[in-house]
Amino acid sequence: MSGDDVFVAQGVSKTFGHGRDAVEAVKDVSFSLAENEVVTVVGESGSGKSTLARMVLGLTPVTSGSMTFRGADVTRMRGRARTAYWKDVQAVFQDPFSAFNQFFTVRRLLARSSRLLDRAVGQERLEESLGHVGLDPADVLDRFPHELSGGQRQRVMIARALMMRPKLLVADEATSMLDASLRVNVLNVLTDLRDQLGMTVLFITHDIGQACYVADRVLVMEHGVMVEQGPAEDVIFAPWHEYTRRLLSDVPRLHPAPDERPA
Ligand SMILES: Nc1ncnc2c1ncn2[C@@H]1O[C@H](COP(=O)(O)OP(=O)(O)OP(=O)(O)O)[C@@H](O)[C@H]1O
Repeated sequence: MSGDDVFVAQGVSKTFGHGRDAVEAVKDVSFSLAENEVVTVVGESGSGKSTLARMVLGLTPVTSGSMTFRGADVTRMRGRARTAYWKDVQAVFQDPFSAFNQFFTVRRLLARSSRLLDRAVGQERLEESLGHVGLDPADVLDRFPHELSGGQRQRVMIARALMMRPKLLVADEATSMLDASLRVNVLNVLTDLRDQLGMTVLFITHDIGQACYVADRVLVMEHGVMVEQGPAEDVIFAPWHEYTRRLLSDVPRLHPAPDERPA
């Protein structure tokens, strides 16, 4: 953990339910997120990724452990402290369609997010945020959700999150409803935010291929336990945990090995 750390989690656990019905979704997890980096949490369904993301966002209370954001304790926030936190820490979720009100244009959707801002600042931010995700305001502002492609919808949701100029963006399976080419597009937006705005991005995915594509560092979760974490190159090229190796072996190879090529 260094001085550049934006977010630090120490020994964080989450248990749902009690007694025999208890589910330990996240077990004693520690990690840090530095300024200006994309960190990916990867693991299979049920490994605890979303629970972890929701704890970082202050949406699910931790059972034990502690979390700090820019040095301040954020383990058990309420009320105003949590509202202030949500200006700095924004989220993008899996299904951009369900997050939209079908009867609102993009302009109205984004304007609702700018209510907290001064009117002139709001308008400026709105255009700036769309620019950051590669959308032309004139193209999308007066459209309804069903008039946008899945990739555009997801980029609008990222733009909405950017309206607050967050320090940390949590993207939970934000690309999993998109087909491959749009997915790459959105992944590139995430790395651009890191490069252009110095933002920290916590990207949650079940797909280690995407994790490798986008991440500076990878955190691997299995059954609620963080079994491996490290720089993306190390995790990809020298994984030491059996589970990580298994996830990697499931990634379709782009080039078959010579002995696998058809004769
Ligand atoms: N609100 C809840 N109440 C009870 N159990 C829960 C709750 N939320 C999650 N769980 C359980 O916690 C475990 C981890 O779930 P979580 O959704 O965090 O995993 P995940 O890795 O994000 O999976 P997926 O990719 O399928 O969403 C699972 O066994 C899940 O059933």
